[in-house]
Parts: sequence; structure tokens; C-alpha cells
Amino acid sequence: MPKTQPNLYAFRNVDSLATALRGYVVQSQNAGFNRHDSFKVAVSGGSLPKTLAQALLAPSSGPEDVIDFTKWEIFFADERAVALDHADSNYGLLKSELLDKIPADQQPTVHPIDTTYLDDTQELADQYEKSLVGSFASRDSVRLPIFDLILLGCGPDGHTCSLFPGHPLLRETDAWVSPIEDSPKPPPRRITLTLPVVTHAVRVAFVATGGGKKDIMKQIFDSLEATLPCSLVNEASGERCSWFVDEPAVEGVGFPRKAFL
Ligand SMILES: O=C(O)[C@H](O)[C@@H](O)[C@H](O)[C@H](O)COP(=O)(O)O
Repeated sequence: MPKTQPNLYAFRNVDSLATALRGYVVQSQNAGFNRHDSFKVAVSGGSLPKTLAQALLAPSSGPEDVIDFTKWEIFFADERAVALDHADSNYGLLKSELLDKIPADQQPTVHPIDTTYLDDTQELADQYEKSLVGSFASRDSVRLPIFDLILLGCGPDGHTCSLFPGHPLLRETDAWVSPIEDSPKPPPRRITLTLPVVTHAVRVAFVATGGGKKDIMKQIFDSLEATLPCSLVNEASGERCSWFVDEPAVEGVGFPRKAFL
């Protein structure tokens, strides 16, 4: 069977991207509600939380466009081994951009790292894996957790989550969550969902904006060789993977764009 291709959606600006991203997240949420009455989503750091907040905090456009955060379970696709109130914390970033702006009686369930284990990234990863087991299923009964949606960014070197080009962690096949002590993007000590978990999600979405991304976007979409972490996600997830980008990020990219309907 031929492999399916990812969806590349390009927008004039971040405002129109955020509107489409909202529609996509609401669809993913509703599909999750239909499947198991909750929405299990993982988010990364970087610029994503800001764009996501813009999308999710916008007023509803009608009865088809309703977000029920109380049934959301939010996990972190990757997290830095720092305190939750540290400037480098992805939880802290999501909190200030999004969670603090959601009314108290509508708060989602959020799964931050257990900062008791900051000194030992293997233990930090193992404990985070346990929180996935608690929410999804025991490791004996499922090979991999199935997120309803994983929301990712794309680094200028083609990394995503804390999965970096050429890093041995890309070959991890057993763990759901792994430590990394030598992240080329600071800070070096982190934990990350592994590639099999990312590519096993019902849907995966990347958000990448700005002209600084165009060279790596050309490599990801126009090169036949899939070695970059973002390319590996594209290859394994195919049409379950969608990219929300602005025009400057895909300037010169030949890969066909789709209209977001
Ligand atoms: O914690 C992190 O460092 C991120 O999860 C990382 O994977 C990020 O998503 C990319 O580096 C893209 O970052 P930008 O969106 O800021 O370019």
C-alpha cells in the first residue's frame, strides 16, 4: 500500500493560522470525546504555547465550535528538567500563556513532571511514563499510549520535542518517555516522548512560523531522505500528520499545500 503524505496548510499570517488551528483542535477534541469522553493531548514548548493560546482563547464562533477544557488531559511532549516556576519550564510557559487565562471552574487536568526527581533525568522520565500509564493503560495491556493529538514545534535543525537529528534517542523503541542530558538546544537536561509514541498518536500537528524556518522546511518536505526527526514523524504518521505554517516558513518549498477546510 502506498504511504500517505502529511497535510501542509499554509496561511497568510499567524492570525489566520490560529483560526484554522482552533478548528483542527476542536475536531480532535470532539473525536476524543466520542472515543473515550476525554481529550488526551500533548504539547511542546517553544513558540507553540503562544499560538495555541491565541487559537484556544478566541471566542467561540458557534455551536459547532465549543471547547470543554474540563475534559482535557494535557501532557508535555517534552519538558526541561527545571522547577515548574523556572523561566525554562514548558509547564510554566503553558501556564502563563494559556492555563492562567482559563476560568477556575473550567480548568483542564494537567500532568506536569514530578520535580522531586529533577536531579535524575532517568527517574524523571520513568515517573512521567508512570503518569502516562495511569491515564492510558498499563504497559502490559498496550504497546504504546494513543494520544488524541500531539502538538509539536519544529526547530531550525529539524528537531521536534527533544528528539534531535542524529541523536541515539531516535532509535529508542521501548520507552514511552526518555531522558536526554545533552540537548543541543539549551537547557541540556530534559525528558521527551519517544518517536514511537509521537507517531502512534491519532493525530500529530506541527506549528511552524517565520522565515527562519524556510531552509529546514525545504529539507523536511522536498528532500527524499527522511533522517531529520520532523521527517521521521512525517514518514511514519503520513496523513495523520498536519503542518500549520505561515507563508514565510514555506517560501520556496515545492511540496503541495492543501486548503484547510
Ligand atoms: O521545549 C522545547 O524546546 C520544545 O518543545 C522544542 O521542541 C520546540 O518545540 C522547537 O524547538 C521549536 O521551537 P520554536 O517554536 O520556538 O521554533
